[in-house]
Amino acid sequence: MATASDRKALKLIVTGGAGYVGSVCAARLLEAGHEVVVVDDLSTGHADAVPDGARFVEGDAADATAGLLAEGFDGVLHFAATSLVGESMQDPGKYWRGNVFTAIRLLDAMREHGTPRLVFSSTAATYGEPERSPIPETAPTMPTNTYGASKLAIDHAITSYARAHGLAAMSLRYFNVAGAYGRYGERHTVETHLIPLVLQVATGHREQIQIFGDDYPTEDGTAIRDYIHVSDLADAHLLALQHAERGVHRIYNLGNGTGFSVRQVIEACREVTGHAIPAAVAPRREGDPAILVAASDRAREELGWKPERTDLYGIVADAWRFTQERAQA
Ligand SMILES: NC(=O)c1ccc[n+]([C@@H]2O[C@H](COP(=O)([O-])OP(=O)(O)OC[C@H]3O[C@@H](n4cnc5c(N)ncnc54)[C@H](O)[C@@H]3O)[C@@H](O)[C@H]2O)c1
Ligand SMILES: O=c1ccn([C@@H]2O[C@H](COP(=O)(O)OP(=O)(O)O[C@H]3O[C@H](CO)[C@H](O)[C@H](O)[C@H]3O)[C@@H](O)[C@H]2O)c(=O)[nH]1
Repeated sequence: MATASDRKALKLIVTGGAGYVGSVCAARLLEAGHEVVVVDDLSTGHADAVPDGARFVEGDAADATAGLLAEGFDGVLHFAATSLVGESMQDPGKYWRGNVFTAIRLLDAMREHGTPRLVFSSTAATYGEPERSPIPETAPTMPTNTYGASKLAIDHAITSYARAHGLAAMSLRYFNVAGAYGRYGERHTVETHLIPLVLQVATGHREQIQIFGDDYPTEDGTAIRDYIHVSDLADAHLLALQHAERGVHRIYNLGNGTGFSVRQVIEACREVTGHAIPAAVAPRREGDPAILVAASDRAREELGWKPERTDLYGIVADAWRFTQERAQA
């Protein structure tokens, strides 16, 4: 894990730092001694999730950041995005404008002000239905939804900006982010992710969890995903900042390399919460691949990254602690 002592403090902008992953990463950056300005329009984030010690600017990830960059920053970590797969198919313009156009305007502003580093939140959804598992970074990128396509387009744009303008860039392709870190965790108003939805059953906010398909070619028939602890993900961002090189864009998959089925996740939630968690089988969700597991060897070898909190029960236990604390807040 990167420590404050092995590198100099950087002055950084964190777009989307009032959201789930961005708030955890911003908190970890501050703990590591960096200076952090969070830029967030609060479209899905929460002002009280901005970590103590960060300066908060409410505004658009491109416009507000462009206004700040003249102050001189060492880098931008760009988490801000809309990321609902279903919505991206119904309203693609929101994703091409909101994700891609915003990112291009951000890249232009960084170029204009000579901001040297970028770390970008990419996604496993850039790969689409994988040909083999686990998925390496060299796998074909054939996204099956507009959300994934918008992130892939940004990855391509970053590659060309890095090459042409000397940007030191890293794209981190997250698999299924889960868990919580201190007072920072997942609280989307429109929640689609499995673990927080299952925990809503345990808190009594939802009657049952639907299992989207039990006829997949997996051992128990339910889909398999690679759940990565948000704190391990934050470690990778710290390392990515350290390893970014001028004129180079590197891409890393971030997952544990171990898959768990929907039924295994529900079982872990039962064990952790002590709640029976009724579950009902429902039709498959459109566009859901059977198995998505990351090959993260590149991040391990080149960044020296090693996920520490790989146990599913531990990941669920952290999410559950956060959920209970929020319920009392
Ligand atoms: N959570 C996951 O499992 C996962 C997986 C793969 C990739 N990602 C990516 O990671 C990033 C963070 O995801 P998250 O789960 O924390 O989402 P989130 O919705 O909790 O956080 C996104 C934040 O960005 C802000 N935002 C959105 N558009 C903005 C804009 N144009 N200007 C300023 N702020 C804006 C929102 O208000 C929110 O605070 C996203 O880019 C997402 O696509 C997440
Ligand atoms: O109520 C639910 C919710 C989800 N699931 C299933 O649980 C698994 C995980 O679903 P999530 O919605 O939690 O996560 P996804 O794998 O669909 O999506 C995640 O991984 C994607 C990569 O393909 C993108 O990165 C995306 O941003 C990220 O949220 C899937 O098989 C899904 O069908 C259910 O059975 N019931």
